[in-house]
Amino acid sequence: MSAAPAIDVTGLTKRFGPKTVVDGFSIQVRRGQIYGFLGPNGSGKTTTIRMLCGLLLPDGGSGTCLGFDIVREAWQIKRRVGYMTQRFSLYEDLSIKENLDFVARLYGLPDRPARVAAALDRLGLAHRRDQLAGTLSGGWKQRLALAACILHGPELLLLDEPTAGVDPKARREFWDEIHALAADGMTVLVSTHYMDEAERCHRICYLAYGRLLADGTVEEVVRASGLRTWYVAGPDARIAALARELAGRPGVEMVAPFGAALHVSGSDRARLDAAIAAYRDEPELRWRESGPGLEDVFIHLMNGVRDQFAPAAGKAAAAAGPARRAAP
Ligand SMILES: Nc1ncnc2c1ncn2[C@@H]1O[C@H](COP(=O)(O)OP(=O)(O)OP(=O)(O)O)[C@@H](O)[C@H]1O
Repeated sequence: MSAAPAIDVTGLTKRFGPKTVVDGFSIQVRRGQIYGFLGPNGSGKTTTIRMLCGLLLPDGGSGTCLGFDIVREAWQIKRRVGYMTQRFSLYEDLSIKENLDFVARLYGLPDRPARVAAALDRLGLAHRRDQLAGTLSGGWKQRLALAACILHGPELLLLDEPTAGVDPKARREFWDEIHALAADGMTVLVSTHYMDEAERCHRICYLAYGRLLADGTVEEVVRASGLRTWYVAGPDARIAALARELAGRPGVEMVAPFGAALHVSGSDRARLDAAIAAYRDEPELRWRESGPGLEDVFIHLMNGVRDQFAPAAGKAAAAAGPARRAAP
């Protein structure tokens, strides 16, 4: 495996009309790494991923993907990339095997039957090979789409929200497969709105309004946020009232209900502690301090930036309200 990074880009910028949808994006991705792209809808994840691999020309910035220049050698990159788009794009009235055979023909692959058989085996699709794609459940469709992506032996996989709407067991199996591919040296860029999937990435980045707000391992991103979180549990009615009482108090930046518990977060520890002090001895409440969850961190990051895409100033404030859950 080469020691050179799979992706090394600086200052990538993309404008659509007057809108700068990706603004000075820089990143390095090692080979064999699973890199998660997170951020609210429309934050520029897909646009960034497409520029990284030569599918879209940047308006500014430079860099390499798989050792090729993303502007001048985009065609070299495209041949080495497998791209799984958000929508299932295979033929529903063809069987699994026919779909894969069709894709193998599109790529002009020489040893088609062997390649199709290998992909069927690898993704556990062999026993369903004759089933029409249109009759597959969401999880199996995603498996088929993944099989189609790896048929030509790409070095880099781009997965754009690959498991949206797929049940947890199928998602877990899909991710096991992604890890197996990465262990074989495949580099994977994956966009997702699921926190559990973010935690399965080697590294993640968080984009909002086209800007990179955080980048690192999950642990690094959580630590860098500087956020403190108290978890408080108690009777439902008391917790609901407490959420209202705490929201907006000085030092409390976010209050988020999770079942019969609240996450109460702030970045100034002393002010946060002062805000909750009066409630700490309430007998029916159980308090515990811990690191924030990734979702808390992402909402915190969002609250700190201005929505430059909003038509009027009001939208930024709307993104910053307390007691908000993450964006998926
Ligand atoms: N071809 C295009 N022409 C004009 N605007 C575009 C084009 N492609 C994307 N955009 C705009 O760029 C912004 C970023 O879109 P992008 O799809 O990259 O975001 P995203 O983070 O992937 O969103 P989602 O999570 O909803 O998939 C959006 O405002 C989108 O409307």
